[in-house]
Amino acid sequence: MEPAKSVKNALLLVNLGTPDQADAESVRRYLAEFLMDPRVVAIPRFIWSPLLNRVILPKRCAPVAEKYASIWMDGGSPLKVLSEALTAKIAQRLSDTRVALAMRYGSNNMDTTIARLYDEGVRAFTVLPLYPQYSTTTTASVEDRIHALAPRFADAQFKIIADYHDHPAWVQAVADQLRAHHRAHGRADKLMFSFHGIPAALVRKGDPYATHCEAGTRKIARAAGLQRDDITLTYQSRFGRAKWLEPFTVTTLEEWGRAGVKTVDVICPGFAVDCLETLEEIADTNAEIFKQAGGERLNYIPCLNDSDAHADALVQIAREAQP
Ligand SMILES: C=CC1=C(C)c2cc3[nH]c(cc4nc(cc5[nH]c(cc1n2)c(C)c5CCC(=O)O)C(CCC(=O)O)=C4C)c(C)c3C=C
Ligand SMILES: [Fe+2]
Ligand SMILES: [Fe+2]
Repeated sequence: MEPAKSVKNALLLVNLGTPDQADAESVRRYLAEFLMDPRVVAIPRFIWSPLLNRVILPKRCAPVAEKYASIWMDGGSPLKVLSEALTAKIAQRLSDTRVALAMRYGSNNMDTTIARLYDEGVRAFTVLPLYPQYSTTTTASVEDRIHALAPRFADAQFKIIADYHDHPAWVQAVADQLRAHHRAHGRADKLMFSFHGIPAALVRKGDPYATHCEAGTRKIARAAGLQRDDITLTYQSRFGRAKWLEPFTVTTLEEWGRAGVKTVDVICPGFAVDCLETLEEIADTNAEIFKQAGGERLNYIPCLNDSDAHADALVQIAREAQP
């Protein structure tokens, strides 16, 4: 897999980033960088910095580290292990392109990865943030970093793929994943599409994220042979006290459990690969909350991860965008 010196094109996959280890200090380092990004938390720095460093992080890091520990894989955090596996699958399919993975926050960051690729001779970068739906909180932060770095590599070109929430290849891959689950396990009483939430105020200011979640859900439903009404779209992983997009995943599950719903299928099409927010929050904590409320079983349908269908879809998306 060593690149030939002559390879000038790179496909750079970018994911969020994740702690290096499942301990409080590693989680603190990661969250301190992530949550200081003004795209993620827009509170003025002179208020947010002391609040984050003196109040939030000291309280949050140990319990969050325990959550990471409960899902940790042999090679590290699932987000890292699965993103790397996906990158390797894509690399196998693109022999004429240098394929690499970088993280927006934490280790293996965009700065070092882009500098390394540039030193290897790459002059045309296709940047694919692993966020199917565009958001100012995620995709725009990757764009910010590219715009900040680009002047350092003045003879290189950067092309950023803004989103792929309605790309037919990705839509079909998610629909097939859903149908395969239904074929193997039958259909539950309810089907939930759970997306990571964002503050509602951002959507009012024009963030297209909620529109992308809704439009993608419609397309996936159609491709899977379902009606849109067969699916309940919810938002998970609320952070902080501001109003976030609703309905909330966890509240909906509690209501369903209390109302006598016995089984639920949950899929999370906003996450390219499984991570803390799917494996711990949905498949573990929220499944338990659903049962406590009266439900019998929550079936978590995994992300596309390093499946052939996912790699094929992202290769097609990248090829169409390449200069
Ligand atoms: C998939 C898209 C994501 C959006 C949109 C998003 C917005 C967003 N997130 C936070 C705060 C946190 N997110 C955390 C974890 C996390 N978030 C995403 C993705 C999106 N976030 C992923 C893939 C992960 C998992 C990372 C992993 O290592 O597995 C966390 C960390 C965990 C915790 O402390 O609870 C925080 C914090 C905000 C504030 C936000 C939008 C404003
Ligand atoms: Fe998040
Ligand atoms: Fe969370």
